[in-house]
Amino acid sequence: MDPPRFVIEASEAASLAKDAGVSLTDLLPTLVGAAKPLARTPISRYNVGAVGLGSSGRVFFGVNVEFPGLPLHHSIHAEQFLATNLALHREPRLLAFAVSSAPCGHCRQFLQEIRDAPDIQIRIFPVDDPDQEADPAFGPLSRLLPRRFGPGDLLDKEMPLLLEPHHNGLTFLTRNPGHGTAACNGFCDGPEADDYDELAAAALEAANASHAPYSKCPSGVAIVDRDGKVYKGSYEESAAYNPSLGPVQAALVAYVAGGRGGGYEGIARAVLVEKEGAVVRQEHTARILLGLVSPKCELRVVHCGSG
Ligand SMILES: O=c1ccn([C@H]2C[C@H](O)[C@@H](CO)O2)c(=O)[nH]1
Ligand SMILES: [Zn+2]
Repeated sequence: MDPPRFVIEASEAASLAKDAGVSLTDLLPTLVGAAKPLARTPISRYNVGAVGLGSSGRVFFGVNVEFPGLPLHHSIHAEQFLATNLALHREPRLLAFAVSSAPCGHCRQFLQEIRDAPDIQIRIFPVDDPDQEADPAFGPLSRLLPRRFGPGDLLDKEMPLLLEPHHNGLTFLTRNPGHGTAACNGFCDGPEADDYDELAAAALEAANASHAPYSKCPSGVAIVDRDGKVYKGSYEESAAYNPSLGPVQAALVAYVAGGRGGGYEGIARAVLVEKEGAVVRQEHTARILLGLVSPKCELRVVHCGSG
């Protein structure tokens, strides 16, 4: 069976729109029904599908993902998945999205991390749910969150926002250069060392792309599946703190969006990269989350410095 698809290339999206006789934006609601079944909702069985258009003309899917055994606030909302999917594919702008349920307050807030968030066009388009009313047309996010609190309240205007390039300048601490591997901060070697080196390099890349302007504690996770495919996730902060998305969740978005559609037991190993002595640390939460979703996955934590 083909793996589920979470990105539609620009040329294919254009031809789908042409065939349907609609604009690219009006194509989005027609795809919500395809996104919704891809959600992973073992707790609620309430699937949410979001389908967004990026400035490159590509179309992205987002779904909600829940983790049994963990408190609800670890869940990934469909809109967060969508924004993370864009970030993963280096899509600089989210122009519009259609979504199967009204975006909750937490998602309206999370989306504020995107440049010109108030102008993102949204259409609530419930499918298979006669109790919910569809919006007749797209309307701006500012209609759903009029008096916003956002990055502008805390940051200079020049600071990069969520989908913009980040270069956090993190490097490994080489306490013992010339011996062992970066993944162990130079303190381990052995047959697996090279595997972890590659994974640590991917996690460092993710940490360098992390959006963490509020705590200045960027982090990244790289996971590898049993086929050797690597998935990267960058920590994404919200100006309102609580809607932030952790680096393990971001890596799981990459795994769900880019994998074969299998369970998390397919994850073999993981590396978390974060700053040494960071005031916001991911390690404990990452161990709990990964330990629960994929008990056999080994997680290593590598500390780095900046500058
Ligand atoms: O804006 C929203 C609101 C809810 N959900 C998800 C979270 C949870 O998995 C389920 C029930 O709240 O729906 C979203 O994905 N987006
Ligand atoms: Zn939400």
